[in-house]
Amino acid sequence: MVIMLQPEPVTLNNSQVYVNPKCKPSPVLIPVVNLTDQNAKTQIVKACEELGFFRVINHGVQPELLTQLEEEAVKFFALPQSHKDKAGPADPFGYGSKRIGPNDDVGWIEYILLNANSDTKTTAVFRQTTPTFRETVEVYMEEMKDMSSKVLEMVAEELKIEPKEKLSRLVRVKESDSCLRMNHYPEKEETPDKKEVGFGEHTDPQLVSVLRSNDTEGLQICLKDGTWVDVPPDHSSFFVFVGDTLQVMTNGRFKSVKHRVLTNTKRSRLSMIYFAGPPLTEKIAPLSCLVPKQEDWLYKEFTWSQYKSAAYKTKLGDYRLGPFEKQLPFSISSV
Ligand SMILES: C=C1C[C@]23C[C@@]1(O)CC[C@H]2[C@@]12CC[C@H](O)[C@@](C)(C(=O)O1)[C@H]2[C@@H]3C(=O)O
Ligand SMILES: O=C(O)CCC(=O)C(=O)O
Ligand SMILES: [Fe+2]
Repeated sequence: MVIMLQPEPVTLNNSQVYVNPKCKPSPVLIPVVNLTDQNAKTQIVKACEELGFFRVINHGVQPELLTQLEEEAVKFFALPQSHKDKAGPADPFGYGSKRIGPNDDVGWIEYILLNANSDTKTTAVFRQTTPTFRETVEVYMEEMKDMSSKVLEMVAEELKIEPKEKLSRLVRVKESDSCLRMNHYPEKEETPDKKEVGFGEHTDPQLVSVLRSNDTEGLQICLKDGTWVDVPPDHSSFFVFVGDTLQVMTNGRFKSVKHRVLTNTKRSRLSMIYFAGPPLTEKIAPLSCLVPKQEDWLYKEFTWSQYKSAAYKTKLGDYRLGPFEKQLPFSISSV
């Protein structure tokens, strides 16, 4: 099953511009994976290779949980600014507004970033919210852990990676460095027909990210040829992004997908995105079962902790894998 995406021109920073002159006139097909389908593994791998992105249906997450989390998020973001600010600043965890990350990236956004590890449950956000907020977030994070590990297990089975838990274990163990982000892109009365940059273009650093949004558009992904396409919102589906770490482990066979959010300022957008990351001490490198000869590795080995530290020194749109790429021998690169 596929859905059609129609690229469209957008308005940025109050002036009408074509963000990408290579906007394709032809429709683009986004893969849809039915998690209960017996071909799901094959479809996931194909989507990760071709786009680094796919939509998931029949995922088994109860709609009531999604509604409840959305309601809790709406309640939080509707609080007075002075109250929300007590849950911030995001460093990186906590409540943040307009600033994304530590390096002067900005967007038309406010958000909560939460570490999935239990030791940070005392975070300022939970001091400013109700016990129901916290309980709902915890249940949701468990569901997201299950979904990301299921996707990774399917990838491992299809690529014949042994043992089949090799990837999924990374996001299941208690040391996994995963996080949940709740993004709110508010409506903007003074520019009702314009689009703003909500979240600038970037790739996600982790293994995979699992996103769910309300029914407001705004998310775009970048195709391999540089064309940006809209992802039609669907509040009952999840969307999975390949992250930089999975790109490295598959030696570039899967590509982390560049994406961004251009907000429709008439209607607010709300998204929840779970970033499934490995333990900080985990060594990341191309998997030897996929690429046995080290001379064929496109990336050097590094720990997730090293990658994260380097990532936090970059701006959102930077290519973060550059310093971790291996230099090809002169004889090969000059061919
Ligand atoms: C500008 C930045 C924000 C970010 C850390 C970084 O320095 C570069 C990567 C950014 C990103 C993108 C995906 C996720 O939203 C995020 C939480 C992550 O892991 O990497 C953000 C970081 C952030 O907002 O703290
Ligand atoms: O809000 C969205 O739809 C995407 C957000 C995103 O890419 C992120 O939080 O890393
Ligand atoms: Fe992202």
